[in-house]
Amino acid sequence: MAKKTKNNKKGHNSNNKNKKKTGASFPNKKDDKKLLNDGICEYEDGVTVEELAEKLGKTPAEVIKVLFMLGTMVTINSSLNDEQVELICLEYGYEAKKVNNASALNFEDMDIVDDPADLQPRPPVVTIMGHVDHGKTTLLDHIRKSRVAEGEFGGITQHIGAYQVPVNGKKITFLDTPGHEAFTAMRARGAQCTDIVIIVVAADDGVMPQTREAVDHAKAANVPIIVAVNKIDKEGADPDRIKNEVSELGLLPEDWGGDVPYCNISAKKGIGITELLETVIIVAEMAELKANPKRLALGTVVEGRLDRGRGPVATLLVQNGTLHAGDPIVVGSTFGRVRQMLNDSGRSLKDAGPATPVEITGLNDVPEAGDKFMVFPSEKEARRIGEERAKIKQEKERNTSSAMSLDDLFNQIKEGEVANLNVIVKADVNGTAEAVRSSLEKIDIEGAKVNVIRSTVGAISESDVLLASASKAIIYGFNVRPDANVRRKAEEEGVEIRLHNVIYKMVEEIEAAMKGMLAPELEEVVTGQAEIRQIYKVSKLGNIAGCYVTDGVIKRNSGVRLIRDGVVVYEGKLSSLKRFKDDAKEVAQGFECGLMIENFNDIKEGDIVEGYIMKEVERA
Ligand SMILES: Nc1nc2c(ncn2[C@@H]2O[C@H](COP(=O)(O)OP(=O)(O)OP(=O)(O)O)[C@@H](O)[C@H]2O)c(=O)[nH]1
Repeated sequence: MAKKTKNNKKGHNSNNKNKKKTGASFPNKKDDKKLLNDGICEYEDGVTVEELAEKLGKTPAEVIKVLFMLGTMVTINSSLNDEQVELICLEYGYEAKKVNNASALNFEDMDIVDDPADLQPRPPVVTIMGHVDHGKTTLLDHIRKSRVAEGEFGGITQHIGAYQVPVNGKKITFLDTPGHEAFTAMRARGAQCTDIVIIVVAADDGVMPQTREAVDHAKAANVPIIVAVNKIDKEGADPDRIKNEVSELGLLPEDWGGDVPYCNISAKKGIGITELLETVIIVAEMAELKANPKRLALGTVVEGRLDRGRGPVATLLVQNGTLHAGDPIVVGSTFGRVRQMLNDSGRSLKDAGPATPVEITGLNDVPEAGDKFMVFPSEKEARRIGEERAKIKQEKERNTSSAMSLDDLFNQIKEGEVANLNVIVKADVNGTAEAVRSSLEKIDIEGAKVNVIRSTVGAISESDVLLASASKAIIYGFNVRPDANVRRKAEEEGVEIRLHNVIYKMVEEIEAAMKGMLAPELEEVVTGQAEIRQIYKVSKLGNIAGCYVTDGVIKRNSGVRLIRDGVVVYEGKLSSLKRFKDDAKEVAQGFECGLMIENFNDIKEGDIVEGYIMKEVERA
C-alpha cells in the first residue's frame, strides 16, 4: 500500500439506500480548500444553508442574504436545490459541482489516493501467530516490557489491544491479541491491518496444527512472514530441524535461497529479540510502507468495550492520516467526537499519526473489532453518516447474506466474477486430505479453477469457518463433521459446509455447480446429537449405548453416524432406540435413551451419535 491506500471490499455492493442524503462532501479539509481555490465548490444532494456557508467560508447569514436578494426566503437549516446552490456559488465566484455522496457513507470502499508528495514512511503493524504454548504471549510481553527499559516511552504499559515499540529510532506497532483467530476475524470483516506476520514455532516442539493454520492465514492475507524459532534456550531444542519442518510449509529460509527470514529466539530469556525486531524493520523497509499524515484520519478498530465510568471505549489503529483530539468521527456504525485520546502508556495525546494505536472515548456506542473508522469535517456530518450506517447495519443483519455457496457459484462464473473457487478441505486422515486436494485442484471448467487454501486433518473448526468467511471459501468435510457450535458459527457467517465421503462424488458436485447443472439437492438435516455416557454389554445383543440427548432429537428411523473427536467413525442406521425398557420413536434433548447401531459395536464413552434425515430441497 505504498502509493495508494485502497480498501477494495468485494461483495459490498453499492446499495441504493446508501445513496440517500448524507450531507456535505468527502471529508478532506485540505482537498476542500484546494477545490475552492481551483474555483470549484463540491456539494451533495440536500446540502443545507449552514453547510454550504461553511464550505464557502461565509456565515449562514450572508448566504441567506444572497438568496433573499434573489427573492427566496430560506433559514439556516433549509436544504438547497441545485439552482440555489449554483446561484450562491456564482455570487462568490465558484463553480458548483454536485458529487455523489454514497462514497462518504461507504467509506470502507472508497479509493483513497494521496498526493505522492504527502506520503511519508510509517511504522509496520505486526501480528504474532503460532501454535498454543509456543510462546506468543511471552514474546509480546517481553517486547512490551523491553521498551519500558529503553526509557524512551516510559510509564506503565496499558493493555489496549496494541502497542508501539521503538527500535533504532524507528517504531513497530504490535497487535496485542496473539493467534490467528483475532487476525482472521478482522480479515473476515474486511479489515486488513497487519503488514507483517511473525510465526512463532517452539524449537522443542516443531510444526503443529496451529502453526500450519497460522501460515495458511498469513499466506491468505498475502503479507510478509518472519519465522521466530522460539525456546532455543531449552534442552533438546533443535532450531535446524524446525527450519526444515517450517520450510516444508512453503516458507523457504533466506539463507537457503528463499525470502523468509528466520530468527532464533528465546522469548523467556530475551535472546535474539533485538535481531527479530531489527528484522521486522528491514522487512518493513522493503515493503515501503507509507501514509499521508496530513489527511483526516482513517483506520480500524482493534478493540471496543463499555467502560462503566467512561462509556464506550475503543482502541483504534490509525492507518492513514492523523487523528486529533476533538475530531468528529464515524466508527463502524457509531459516531461521536474524540473526547479523550490515550496511547498505550495511558498518556493523553493530542495527535496520533499513521500506525499509532490509541484508546479513545466520546462515541455514542461500542464499535466492534474490525470496524473501520473515518474522521469527518463536522460533527453534524459524522452524526448523519453514523446514523445512516447504523440503520443500514440493522437492515443487513435482518437479511444476512452468505459468503459463498455452490448455488452462487455458477451465476458468478457466468458474470465473470469468480475466477477461482476457494475451498478448505478437512479430512479424517492425511492421505485423504491430500487425495481430495489434488482431485479438486485438477478441476478446470470454463477457466474457473478450484483453489484449495487449506487442506488438513481434523474436525471442522471455528477457525476453518472464519478463514472461509474471510476468503469467501466453501468448506469440504471428508468423513469429518462440525460440532453444533461450529455449525452455528457457519450459519452466522454464511459459510457453506459440504460433507462427503466419496471423492468422485464431491468432484462431480463441484463440476456440476461450475457448469450450472446442479441436480435437485438432497439436503441433509441433522436432527440432533446424543452423547454416549455409559456402555452396557449384553452378551446376546452386543453393546448398548446409554446416551443423553444433548441437542435436538434422535429419531428411530433416521440415519446416524458415530463421531469420535470430531471424526466420523461409522455411518449407518439404528437397530434399536429405547426410553427405559420401551421402544421409542424419538427421544428429545435433555432425555436419556439406550440405543444400538446396526452392525456396529465398537462404541466408546464420550462418542457422539448424530441423527440425520435427507430432505429434497429446491435450488434457489
Ligand atoms: N524455556 C522457555 N520457555 C518459554 C519460552 N517462551 C515461552 N515459554 C514458556 O512456554 C509456555 C507457553 O508460553 P505462552 O507465551 O503462554 O504461549 P502462547 O503461545 O502465548 O500460548 P497460548 O496463549 O496458550 O496460545 C509458558 O510456560 C512460557 O513460560 C522460551 O523462550 N523458553
